[in-house]
Amino acid sequence: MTRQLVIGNWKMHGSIGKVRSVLPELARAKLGPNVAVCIPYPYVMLAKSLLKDSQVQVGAQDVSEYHVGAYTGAVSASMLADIGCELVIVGHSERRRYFGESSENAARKLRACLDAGLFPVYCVGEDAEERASGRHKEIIAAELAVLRGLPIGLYAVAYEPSWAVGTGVIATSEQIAEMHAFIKETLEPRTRVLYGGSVKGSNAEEVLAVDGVDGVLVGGAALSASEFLEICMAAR
Ligand SMILES: O=C[C@H](O)COP(=O)(O)O
Repeated sequence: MTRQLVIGNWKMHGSIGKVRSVLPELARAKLGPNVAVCIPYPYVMLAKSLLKDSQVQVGAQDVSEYHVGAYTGAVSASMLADIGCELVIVGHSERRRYFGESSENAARKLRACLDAGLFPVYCVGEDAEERASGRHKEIIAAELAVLRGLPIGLYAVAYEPSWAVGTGVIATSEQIAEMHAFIKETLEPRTRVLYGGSVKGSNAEEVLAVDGVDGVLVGGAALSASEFLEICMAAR
């Protein structure tokens, strides 16, 4: 049984046509429950129905930190659970960069997910300047600090250096191994840590073979059924 997680993050891409073309291919591939697709909110229910005979899980890319109330435009964790979502990405570097989200916001979102029975994937990662100045571990430690006291096993962490996100420049195996070990030492050795940043069909096997890699968070390559399937097949 495959243990490594493969999670696709469609970001703000797609359409009804795209969902209808990619997801049935995933359903036909008989993938296990270790595979998930996080697609834009409007397509979640369609995705659930297209994947109903498969074990592939459906997730969202963000959630409100509030439970209920007058928060125009926000979507609560219980709403996501209600429509069949199983997991949610929180604290993605794009949410931090473009929407000003802090680790504290992300931690509140993570708790809202746990309250609703959803599996949160909490993203951390340094930028190019932080890596160049040797501060990457300090940055990650600060991002992880907000997770203190949360029950291990109910969430995963994704290590996504932002200089590798959407750039085609993947972190080296040494960098990935070092940072995954650091995250597990900082939290708990049993924490599931995924790598994200320019994972493709052609490099998935190498990334998934790195020590301490419990799965991958895939952006661009998740939009192609054949490429995403290639990554799923590389999971151990
Ligand atoms: O959530 C996914 C990551 O941001 C990675 O994106 P990418 O695979 O397009 O580099």
